[in-house]
Amino acid sequence: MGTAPEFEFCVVIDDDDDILMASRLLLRRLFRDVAIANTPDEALPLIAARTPDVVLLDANFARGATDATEGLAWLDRLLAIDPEMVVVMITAHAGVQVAVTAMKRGATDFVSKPWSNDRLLATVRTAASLRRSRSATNAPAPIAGGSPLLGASPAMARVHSLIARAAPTDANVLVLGENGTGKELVARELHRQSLRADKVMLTVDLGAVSEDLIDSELFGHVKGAFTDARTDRVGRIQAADGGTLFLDEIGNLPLRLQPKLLTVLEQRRVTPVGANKPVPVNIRVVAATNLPPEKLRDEAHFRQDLLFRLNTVEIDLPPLRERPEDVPELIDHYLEHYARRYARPVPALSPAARRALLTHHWPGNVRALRHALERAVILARDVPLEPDDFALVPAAARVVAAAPAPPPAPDDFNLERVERRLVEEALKKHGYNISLAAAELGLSRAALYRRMEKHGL
Ligand SMILES: Nc1ncnc2c1ncn2[C@@H]1O[C@H](COP(=O)(O)OP(=O)(O)OP(=O)(O)O)[C@@H](O)[C@H]1O
Repeated sequence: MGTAPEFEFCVVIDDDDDILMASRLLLRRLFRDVAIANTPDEALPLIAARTPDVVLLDANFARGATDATEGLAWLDRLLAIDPEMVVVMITAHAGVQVAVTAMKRGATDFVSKPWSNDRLLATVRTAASLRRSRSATNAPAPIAGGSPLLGASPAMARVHSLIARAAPTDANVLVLGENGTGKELVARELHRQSLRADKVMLTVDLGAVSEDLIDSELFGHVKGAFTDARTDRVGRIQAADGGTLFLDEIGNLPLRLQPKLLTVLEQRRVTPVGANKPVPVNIRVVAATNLPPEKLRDEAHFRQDLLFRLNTVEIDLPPLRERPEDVPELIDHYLEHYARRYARPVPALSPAARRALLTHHWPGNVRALRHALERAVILARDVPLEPDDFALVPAAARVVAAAPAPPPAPDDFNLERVERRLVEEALKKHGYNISLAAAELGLSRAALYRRMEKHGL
């Protein structure tokens, strides 16, 4: 809202010029550049010249076609060019089949025409954030199932063992941990090792979908259920049928919707908004939250009967500062990864730099370590890398800064520094809960991550 675009580049491919114009106008709120093309053929040179954060791809091009054959074939081609590409399929008919087939074949998500602007923005924003996290983590030749969950500390050994035992069962799993500890990776690993691995895994980031959209996003709606419901919409629960549904930031599920999710889990049936007949669904739910346990166990915040349904198995990811044994492996992995990505030699670290990384407090956990390593690979001129190459805020400074915030220095109007301080204070105030800090700052989670990255927080 009025802020600079969060992402760089998006390509929209649709044969309908009105759709292209309207989506370009809208998506400029999220992307610095939005390229449009009438056909995938036209789009290929754009995509080859510059990696898009997201490609929106229509399912049908030939006149009168509705079976999505062409769109799906193009989806395959785009993913063959770049397996990391984030493709959101545009489906004209809210047929669940096309959407589900597209996702099984590697599309990240789908939007149904006609769309509401808010919904399109929410879907595309989530997809673009995924691209960022994917491109930052996966090896260039991606291994099936995504990037590996590293760490052999006793805490992580326990996590690996829990995953191995829980994955092949259909038990619902709740993953707990601070932001950036790897909750999404655990969810992916659970799906990969499950009997549903060849089925779809769908994510709903409840921290990214605006509250009034969550209902139809999750449960779907029928035409006419409310003013904007111009067509039927298949909810994520139904679309994930047969596979895994990952509910990220479950702590953000509004209290009023919690009984509804509970009913789905208990009865294995979902009733779209405005429908009078429930539809049977077969899903395995993995949920994640960064809420501290005491808040999660507070009935005023989260229904305990729902919690008991979600946490048949609970996996607690400890913060990185509590498992420094994992840091060396993460350093080696991500240094090598980024060196390859940016075509640089793998930089050596001085003993002091290694020590600094090992003893750092890492409030942003593995995500922050990964960003620090990426920055160092890009910016460093001399090797070995020294502590200064990582722009770490020493723990001592953080403790001082954690004291009541000093009033803004009247002579410091430097926007960058002011921004950094505000971001840091908001994070501290909310115990590094990204959703709450982002809400306080008036930013999306993705925009907050970008600022944390920029300021080395
Ligand atoms: N154990 C790990 N091994 C390798 N990479 C990791 C590990 N844990 C986290 N990462 C990387 O750190 C980043 C953050 O991980 P992820 O998104 O899974 O965290 P999260 O806990 O879901 O974060 P948030 O709560 O902010 O959504 C990802 O890029 C992920 O690949």
